[in-house]
Amino acid sequence: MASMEMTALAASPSDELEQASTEPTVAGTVNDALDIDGFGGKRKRDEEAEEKGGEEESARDAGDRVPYWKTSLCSFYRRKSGREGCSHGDSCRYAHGEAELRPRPDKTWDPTSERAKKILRDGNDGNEDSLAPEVQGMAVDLTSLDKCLIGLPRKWSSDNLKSFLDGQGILCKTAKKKKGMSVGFVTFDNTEQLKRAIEVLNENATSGQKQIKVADANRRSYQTKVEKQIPPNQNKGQVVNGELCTNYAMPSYSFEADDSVGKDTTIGEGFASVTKTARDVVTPSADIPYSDQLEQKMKTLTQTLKKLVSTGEATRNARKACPPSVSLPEWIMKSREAGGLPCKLEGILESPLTNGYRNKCEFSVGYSLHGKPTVGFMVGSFREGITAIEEPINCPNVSRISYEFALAFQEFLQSSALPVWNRIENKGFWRQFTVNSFFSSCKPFNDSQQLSNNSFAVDVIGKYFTDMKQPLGVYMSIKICLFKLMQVCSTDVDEEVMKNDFQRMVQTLVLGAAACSPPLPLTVIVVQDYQGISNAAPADCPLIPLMIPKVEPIPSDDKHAIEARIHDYISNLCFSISPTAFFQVNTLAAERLYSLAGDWADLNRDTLLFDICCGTGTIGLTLAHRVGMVVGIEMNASAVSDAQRNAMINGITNCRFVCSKAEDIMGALLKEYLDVPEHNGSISGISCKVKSVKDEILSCTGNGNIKNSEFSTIPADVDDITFKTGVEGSVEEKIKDDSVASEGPDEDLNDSSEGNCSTDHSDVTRNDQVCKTMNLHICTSKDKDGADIPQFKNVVAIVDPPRVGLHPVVIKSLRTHPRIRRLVYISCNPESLVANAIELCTPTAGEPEKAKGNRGWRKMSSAGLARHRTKSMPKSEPFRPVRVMAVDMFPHTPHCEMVMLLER
Ligand SMILES: C[S@@+](CC[C@H](N)C(=O)[O-])C[C@H]1O[C@@H](n2cnc3c(N)ncnc32)[C@H](O)[C@@H]1O
Repeated sequence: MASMEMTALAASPSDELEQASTEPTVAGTVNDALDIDGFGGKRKRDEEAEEKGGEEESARDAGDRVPYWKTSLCSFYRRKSGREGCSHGDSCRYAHGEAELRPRPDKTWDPTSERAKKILRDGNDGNEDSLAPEVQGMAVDLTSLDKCLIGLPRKWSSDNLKSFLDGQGILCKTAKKKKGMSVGFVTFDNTEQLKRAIEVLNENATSGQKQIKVADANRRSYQTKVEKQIPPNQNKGQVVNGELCTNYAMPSYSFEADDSVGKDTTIGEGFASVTKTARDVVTPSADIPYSDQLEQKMKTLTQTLKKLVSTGEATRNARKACPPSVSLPEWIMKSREAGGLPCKLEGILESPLTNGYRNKCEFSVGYSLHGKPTVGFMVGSFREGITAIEEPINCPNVSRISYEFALAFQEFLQSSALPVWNRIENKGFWRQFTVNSFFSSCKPFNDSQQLSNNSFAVDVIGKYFTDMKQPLGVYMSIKICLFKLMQVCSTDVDEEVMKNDFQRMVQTLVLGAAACSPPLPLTVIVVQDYQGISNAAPADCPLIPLMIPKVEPIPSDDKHAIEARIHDYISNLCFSISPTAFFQVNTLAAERLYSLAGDWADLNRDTLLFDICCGTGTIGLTLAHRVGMVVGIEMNASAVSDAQRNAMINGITNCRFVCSKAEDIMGALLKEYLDVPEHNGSISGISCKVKSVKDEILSCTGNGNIKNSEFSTIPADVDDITFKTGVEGSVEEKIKDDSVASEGPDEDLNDSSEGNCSTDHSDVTRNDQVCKTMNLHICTSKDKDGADIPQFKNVVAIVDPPRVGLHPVVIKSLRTHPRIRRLVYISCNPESLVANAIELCTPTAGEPEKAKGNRGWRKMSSAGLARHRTKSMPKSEPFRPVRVMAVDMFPHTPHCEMVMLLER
């Protein structure tokens, strides 16, 4: 079969400086030959710069030049004659030390080169990385075709490449281009055809100087290797020893944790040595003691933070961004004393649970190294040509519950009539299996809910969460909710077959759950039908809940089963989450994270808190009792509905959640709440009155609809309310004490349709219970239509953006609004935090520079881009980094969350 590799070729926006200093990719890979590993653009720019540089060059000189990469900002070169230079000429500030120089790799594909000949002869270039035997696929840089081929369309696609080659008498099997990549992949029946294709392409180039870039595209997959190494199972399709035989002979496997588990014992030594286990890939730090892991994370974070200010040549981003006419801010000046850090790094908060901490385990479904349909993790990346899935054996981040269910599902797959997903062919049915398992971390509300009365919870926690660091009593778990999301691709699948398989699958899981000791509750099974190629399905991908038959004695919660929702508890609040909404995967560590953010935000009842990228409202809602009002902004509509619902469930009435991209709404919200004309130091046009939340809720209830998918309750100065905080009590506790008695908070949730206030009286009554104690002093001003706008003295933003960080428009809005004095930045990606901090904290000069065209921005690092954007930031008071702390949400992995406090 023809082979091809969809190597991820798009250059990542990694640091431009790092690109210059990064070693080239292993010789012989597609990237090398195509010059598409991120060096190409930089080299081109450097070459242009050199050409324009201070030194006059003769043609002979240019030919004489031996280019070198250098780990600095300039491109240094050395001529054969020994003359050296760089694009900066005499004014160059960078040291051109010998040690920093290394030859620039030769990236041009030359079919007559020794390497090319070897590839064409042997199928690979002897490089360990190119394992596949065939060379029947080629990768073509389509942009090079644009430039080179005569009399052919300007814009090349893989399709017209195919017709071009077909027209030349070369039969291509397939021609594909992956979205977002400028490389097309073509496969052929044999090497002869491939060789011919390369010749034809080169023959048709406009001149010898321009080269069409072509490379071998080998599929270095386990599947290829397996096909070679493991003999087909003679018994395929037959049942032997009670097991259905599939394509390959099955190795015996054990799910018990012992030393040999995860190491392949059925295959040859050499092969095993290149095999990673799921544990190696998913939890690479698992073999390191936890205290050392924390230390390692601190070291990495320190290095990243230093990039903000360090005097190191390649990393002093904020210094570089600072306009020459403005003196450096104190925090930069003092950074030298702080060891190059922008502010104090206060340490790292441990995860309360280090093993089995993930409340959500997303398992891939596919073929194992041995060709067995497997539920687990991919032990490499597509880029490396590895698509094998291995079982999550000994992965300490996976909870025992998720593990048991993954096994049960895997067992079902062995007899399923439908195939598992094949990542190379992009075909198959079963794709992904997600297990959500939650237990609450609430303190008992009252005696009737004491953990001791909840033997099921005690059993489950005792068995499945054995490394709990806190006493069991802290974890009241009335409900352990188990939720499964099955991702399938129903393309070309017979509906009857599919239905049958679903039925059998549900049965298997239910029985598996019941057979566990103690039996596990299976509350929801939902199928997501996703027909796209990429791994991540869009949030609006259809979901089909499956009926779960009752098998006694499974403690199951009917309401959850019908609702197809997940429930978890953070800081004594119940969160109801829809399957596609974001929820932190480590609930107990999230609690610490939110509490830290709240403490640093310095909240009081006169605070307006913007919860930016609020997801299901977790941060805003857990802090709502400490502020006057929360305004949450979130782009995922399901998450916003969840946030609204969560406010209702928990009787929280001072939150408003807006469904929008933050960049589209931030400016308008700041205007709405903060742009009140000031007069003699006091805010004019403001009146204070006492209003009861009940009035507001009743008016909302009467009205029925909430405008613009917002849950809007009145802002409040709640000074006169005595809330018990933290574990001692909450609004919910108040409700409990007053009315609901022993029921869990979500028991009271009525089927209020999303986007609407509930018209159910029990909700009103619940809220009423809170309202009785909440007579609110509201300071308001009037908007242009005469409507009341609440006013607060203290305005704080907590931002928790996705990995890419905040949108520049949001940064600009926050930075240029003088009333936002404090900003708590939560980040799961320290690199983007540093980039955003450059824009938020660098002083600006008088007139902002007009934004120039971002030529070459694709090649820029996030920090480089941030420096670039800072120049056009309107004049505004910069923030300063005050303190930073890490929170370990992901033990056994290199990742962690980071919280930075910015003030001005
Ligand atoms: C890291 S999560 C944090 C969610 C929440 N703060 C929590 O702790 O559960 C980031 C959230 O930002 C949302 N998001 C991503 N881009 C956004 C944008 N441009 N505007 C608003 N929300 C966005 C995502 O949907 C996601 O819910």
